[in-house]
Parts: sequence; structure tokens; C-alpha cells
Amino acid sequence: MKALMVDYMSEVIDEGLKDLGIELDKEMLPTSERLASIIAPYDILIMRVDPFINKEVLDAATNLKAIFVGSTGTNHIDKEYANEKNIPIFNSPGQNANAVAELVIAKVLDLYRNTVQAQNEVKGGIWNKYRWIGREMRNKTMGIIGFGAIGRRVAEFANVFHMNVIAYDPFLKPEDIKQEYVKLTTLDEVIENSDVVTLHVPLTPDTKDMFNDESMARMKDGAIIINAARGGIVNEEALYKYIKNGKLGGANLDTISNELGSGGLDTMDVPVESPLFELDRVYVTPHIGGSTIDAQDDIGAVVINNLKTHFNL
Ligand SMILES: O=C(O)[C@H](O)COP(=O)(O)O
Repeated sequence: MKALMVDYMSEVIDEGLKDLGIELDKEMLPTSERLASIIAPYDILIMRVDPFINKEVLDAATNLKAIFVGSTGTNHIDKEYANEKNIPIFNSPGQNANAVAELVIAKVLDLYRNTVQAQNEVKGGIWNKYRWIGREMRNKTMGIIGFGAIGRRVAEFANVFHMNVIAYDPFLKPEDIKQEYVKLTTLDEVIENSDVVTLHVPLTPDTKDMFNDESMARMKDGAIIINAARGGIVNEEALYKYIKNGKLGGANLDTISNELGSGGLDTMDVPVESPLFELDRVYVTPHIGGSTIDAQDDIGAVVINNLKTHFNL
């Protein structure tokens, strides 16, 4: 069999494929059009969240037997069409949970301690320790939307920081929650009672704009939003409005709605802009939640394992 890898991934995958005698070709970050033009000979596609796997790619993939995704999200794949074509998709849920949860905590601390603004001021030549009076996580309420592997790990860390932890997940019942310090509650309670809201749900028609003008208006004054999930879950016009007018205390984003990196990235160093970047209290990173050596190696092992199981190797 021949595999094609289209993103930067752990060498665990290269080694695993070699051991299995599967030939591996690589083409880093092709566009969907380019992928469609080269995919025909391959039995296996190995990828992260780029590029979009649309009908054109799937139609061109005449030999494709399976797609292995080294990420949790699969919103960049036309799953219905892949299903029609009998091409199964195997993702790697949970493998980057610790990496994403660590980033979430770093993001809360950054906003609470004003690290980006304070650093910018110092590097701009001004030393003033009195401007940057922060807040502590202790005794604040962490509201987690989506209580899968990432949400659970965020809860664990938040508990260590002495936060109250509440969570909303429409697919769970209270008895499903094994962490006794977590209260499973309604979306309304998470919106209205959290000091920190962190999102860990996929982008679907149900979650698109879940945080919009109406929900942000009901949040606590000074609350912050952390989005290390998918950009479209937070309505950015509303976010701009409520951070600009001081109702919200800030947002720390690892993803934005016009992000080119989540399906469609065709090169590196992609120019990006957003009105949100004008706001000092919006901190942003370029979708690096799962980008640790540790997580990528774990993901690599799962990709190889899924491949062995699926093909009975
Ligand atoms: O869906 C995911 O697992 C994350 O968004 C990570 O995406 P990545 O593979 O680009 O790190």
C-alpha cells in the first residue's frame, strides 16, 4: 500500500509505516486542488486539519481506502461524501487533550496577569510594575463548554488552581462525570456564572455562534473567553463589541473564524488580519493547542495503531 502525508507530523508515523512495509510519500500542505491532482495512486491519506477534503478531492481519490487524521476535529472533511464513497475516517481524539488543556491554563494566566501587555510595555522601554495588577484563578469559576477529553483535563487543572468548576455538555448526565469537584449544569448557568469560559466543542451547525451578542450580554462583568476549539463558535463582531466596551475582561484565542490554517492552508506564514487584533485585551496564537512534541508523538502512535487495526496488519 502507498500512503500520502500532507502535514507536519511525528516521525513515529514514518517509522511505523516503514515497519509495516507501507510506502510513504509526503507533500506538505497542498491546497485541496493540488491534493486532488496527486491523490489518485494512494491507498492511505494521513493528515491533520489541512486542507479541506471536499468532493473534488474524494472523487479524485480513486484508490483511497482510509483517511487517518492526527487531530480531534474532522470538520475539514466532507464526511457524508466520504461515507458515500466508503472511505472511513479515523481521528485521534484525546491525544492532544493535555497539550490543549495546558495551553488553556496558560491563556487564562496570561490574561489574568496581563503578560502580553506588560511585556510589550517593557520592550517598548517603559518599566511600570504598578499598572499591571492582575487577578488570581483561585476562587473564580471556570465554565467548561464540552466535557470530552480536553474539557476533563482542563477541569483537573482548574481544580488544582482552586477554581470552582462548572461544565455544560448536552451529551452527558451528572452520573457520567467522574470528577466530584465538577458540577454539570445548563448552558445558561455556564454563561451567566463563569469568570472564565473555555470552549471544547466541535464546530457544527449547533455550536456555530454559540457565543453571540445575546449570550455575551449575559456574561459576568469582566469575564474572559478562551477559545482553543474552532473560530466560528464565538461570534467575533459580538466579541469585539463586548471587549471594546469593557463588559468582558478579554479573550484569549487559539483560533479565529477567518483562520486559514483550519482547512485550506496552502503555505506557511499566511498573512492574517482581524479587527480583533486592535484590542489589547485580545491575545491570539495560531492554532498551536495540539502542537507539542509529546502530543504529536502520542498522535503518531494512535495513527499507526488505527492503521494496523483497520487493515488487520
Ligand atoms: O482538532 C484538533 O485536534 C486540533 O484543532 C488540533 O489541530 P492540529 O492537528 O492542527 O494541531
